Amino acid sequence: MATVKCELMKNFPSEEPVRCNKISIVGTGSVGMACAVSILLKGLSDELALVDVDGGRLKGETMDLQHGSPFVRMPNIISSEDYLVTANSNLVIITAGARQEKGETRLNLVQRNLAIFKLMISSIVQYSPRCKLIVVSNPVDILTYVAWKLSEFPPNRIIGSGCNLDTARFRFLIGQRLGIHSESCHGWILGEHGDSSVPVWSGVNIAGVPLKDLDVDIGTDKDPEQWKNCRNTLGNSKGA
Ligand SMILES: NC(=O)C1=CN([C@@H]2O[C@H](COP(=O)(O)OP(=O)(O)OC[C@H]3O[C@@H](n4cnc5c(N)ncnc54)[C@H](O)[C@@H]3O)[C@@H](O)[C@H]2O)C=CC1
Ligand SMILES: CC(=O)C(=O)O
Repeated sequence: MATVKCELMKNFPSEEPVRCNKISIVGTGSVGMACAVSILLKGLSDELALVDVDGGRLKGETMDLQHGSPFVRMPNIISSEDYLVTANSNLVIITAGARQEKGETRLNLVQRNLAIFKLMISSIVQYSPRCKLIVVSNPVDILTYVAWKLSEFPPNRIIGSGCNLDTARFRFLIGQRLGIHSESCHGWILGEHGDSSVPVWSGVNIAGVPLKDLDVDIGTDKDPEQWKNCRNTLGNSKGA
């Protein structure tokens, strides 16, 4: 007897779906899942693969995403502790590894996360030799360099998240002070992500109006409004 599926599909040609933009995320902790949800909501890929060493967490997070599928445009969400699941990715986002304990610096994570990277990068490269890598794990700038060296990829295929988060926090804090949406507040934090990064006050502008023209001392100790406090290197209170 024909199955319900056969009956439903009998007028359609059977063909394997062609996946053309697969994204994988290694590490399904707080950052990995934030990336996954953003990718799903923006419809950036047609297959999302997740990897983590913690099988219980991986299963739970995968099911949460799959059960949300009626609300997103992307059909295929798969996961495994085995890197085979990432095969033929166009992009692999690395958020796996230790994160800071309270009061710990990002640089303190380097030995623990270096050990993880040595195993992880070779598996990613084995299954997706043509992918691009985005590195988020800390210390992100050092680990981006490590990923580049271990993968032997050309440098334009290794992207570190760098000071993107520092810059986003900076723009938010400026916008909060002015009561203006951060989208209209422009400025950059440069250098290494974290404590030694540098705000570029000369470039800060609101919809094209440089704040330096309104307050020549902005960002310095002489500034009576102490705008330099918009530079926040401490992250948030979620354990970091
Ligand atoms: N560059 C940036 O702007 C930011 C970087 N980070 C960094 O991102 C990393 C992740 O942060 P969270 O998601 O908050 O941590 P988390 O502890 O919530 O998640 C880390 C995940 O990595 C997994 N993991 C550990 N070893 C693994 C391995 N060998 N293979 C696969 N998965 C493994 C863990 O099981 C866990 O699920 C940390 O290093 C953190 O410092 C976090 C926030 C911002
Ligand atoms: C954890 C980290 O790097 C941050 O929140 O800035």
